[in-house]
Amino acid sequence: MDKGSGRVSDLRYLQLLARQYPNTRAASSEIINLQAILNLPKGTEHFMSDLHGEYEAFLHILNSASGAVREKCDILFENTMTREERARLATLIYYPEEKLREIHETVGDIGEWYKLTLHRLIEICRLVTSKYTRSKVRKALPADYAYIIDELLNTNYEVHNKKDYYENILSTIIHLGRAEDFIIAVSGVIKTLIVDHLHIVGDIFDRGPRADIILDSLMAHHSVDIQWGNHDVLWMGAATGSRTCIATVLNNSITYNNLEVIETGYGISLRPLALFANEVYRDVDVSRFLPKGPVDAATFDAKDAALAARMHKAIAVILFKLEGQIILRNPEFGMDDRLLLDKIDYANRTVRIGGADYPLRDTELPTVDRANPYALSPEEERVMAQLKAAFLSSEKLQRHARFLYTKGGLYKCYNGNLLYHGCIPMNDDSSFMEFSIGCEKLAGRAFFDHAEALARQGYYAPEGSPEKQSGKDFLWFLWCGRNSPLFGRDHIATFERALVPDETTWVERKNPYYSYYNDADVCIRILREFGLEGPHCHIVNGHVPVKSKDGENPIKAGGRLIVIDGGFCRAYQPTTGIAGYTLIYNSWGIRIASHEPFSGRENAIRNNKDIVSTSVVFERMESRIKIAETDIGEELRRNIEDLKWLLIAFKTGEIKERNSY
Ligand SMILES: O=P(O)(O)OC[C@H]1O[C@](O)(COP(=O)(O)O)[C@@H](O)[C@@H]1O
Ligand SMILES: [Mn+2]
Repeated sequence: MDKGSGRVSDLRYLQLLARQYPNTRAASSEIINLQAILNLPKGTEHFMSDLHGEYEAFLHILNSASGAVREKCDILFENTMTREERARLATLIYYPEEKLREIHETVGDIGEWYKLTLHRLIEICRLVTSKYTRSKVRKALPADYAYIIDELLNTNYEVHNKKDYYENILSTIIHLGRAEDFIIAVSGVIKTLIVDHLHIVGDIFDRGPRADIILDSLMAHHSVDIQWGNHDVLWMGAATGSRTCIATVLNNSITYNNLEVIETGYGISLRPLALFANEVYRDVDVSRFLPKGPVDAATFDAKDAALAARMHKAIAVILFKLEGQIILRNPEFGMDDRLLLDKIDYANRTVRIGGADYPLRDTELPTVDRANPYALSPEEERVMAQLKAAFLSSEKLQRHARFLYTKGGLYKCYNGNLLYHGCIPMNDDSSFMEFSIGCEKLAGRAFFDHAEALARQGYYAPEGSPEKQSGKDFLWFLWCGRNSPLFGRDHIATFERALVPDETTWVERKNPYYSYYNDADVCIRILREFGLEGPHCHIVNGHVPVKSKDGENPIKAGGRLIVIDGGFCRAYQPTTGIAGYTLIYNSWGIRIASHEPFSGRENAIRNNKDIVSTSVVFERMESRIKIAETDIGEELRRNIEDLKWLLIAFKTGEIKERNSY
């Protein structure tokens, strides 16, 4: 076995491999096993983005596998069950605990219902698992029922002797009073295996009610990766203790009158901010800072509104100051023109932006020291220190941040597709834009890799080190910095939208990328930059809601790029006209499902009201894609190669076989 210069280390590697496969028999049977896997159909991938805290819709889509569960019910039972019965069965799989509670009130002969339902669920489970190896299915089974489910899935019911055996297992389950438990377990297996892998292309946080619930469910997911969105890095920045990111998170949440995620979700008390705001902003004009989110008049009275507006103004002013400090600390961000607090003319009530003076609607900024406008007042310092301590000590937030770092990154290449949330920053002529932030000029993929390393530094560098500080500042840059790959705009107009009535100043110019992404040649160039070439490579992009209401197509550049921000975010649904997309890539091809708004979990459970989805196939494969053609297939082939070398080493005696007789 001469593998060139790395021979010694190769031998060491093979020795390690031999611990797992100690003899020819073990190594050969693994080769056969891997070879068989290569010939199975590729697993189904789902892609979603811009979830924005809409946990109810997200959980429903996750439970229903974006319509796939219902499809399987239809395939199997179209001719034997009514539409209504199939809807009820699908809902049972989505929400088994809740649905079972209801079943007792509506079903007469519960024994018969259990039997029928168990039969049907096993059939669905068999269909869903048919494209996996038995070993993979076994690993996904809940320990308590693994043996029984495995038996039922692999028993041929048609054979007479087996029929009795099969029926017997089911009636024993029922007689032992385990039917409901079993229904829950099998529903879980169906939901787990129906989608092999989930990609979340950014923006889990902000606007909607409970991003933390979405993250809890993603942490429980069997196979997921995340491409960070600008809103995600913002929260990751807050979890590092960056005061600017914390102030932005609070500013965003108060804007949407959504403090539940902070207080209930993450257990972070806003009392320090409320006390400060009530004291300093009690007699100040806060009319520009009323929350704009859905306000329930029954629970939100004038007093609440006043407090929210005071807190909002208090945190917004702190934010403007802290942003100024970051911009001053990091000249390489190239954002000096965004230093606006020192451009206010209090006498004339104007602010100078880009060489022009604009009237301000509010100049009552009691904490701003005109000689030193970016300094926090001592009280503001104290509030921010308390908030920072709370963000740092929120166990759940820290757990979620670590999860985002572990499963996430700025981009991902997966089975020929390139996934990222925002954009590849470009110049007007479509060349990749260069950045010199903590580096010599870098563009394209090299800048992405550098940027990801900086983002990791913000969380993991030792407290108090310069690396920590620049990493934290960079997380803020990723959130809203000029042409950042996650933000993709010239600047964020939070200041203008709050204080300048002239709406022309509210416009945030998009990076030229957003015109070029309609151009197939540009997309091919981007894909090549990330090492992807071939007719079936695509870019999957989030971030900018697709206005399908106005006829905009999520599929761009002749199918090279797909934007999957369909508007899970309720605030954006009037613009998008739908309520989110799922991109579905299975062994037959790629299609995009658009979801109608979700009418709520209660309605889904009680009335079997599913999310209505319509899907459009936009790429059909010439033949069914096998695992051999995927990234995992490539890895398996490498494993097979290694095992073949191991067989040779056994044969030549370079490695001694163990337990081989
Ligand atoms: O629509 P809202 O919630 O007021 O937020 C507007 C802000 O959100 C942003 O669009 C960023 O959020 P997205 O990543 O969802 O686009 C900013 O560019 C803009 O200033
Ligand atoms: Mn975004």
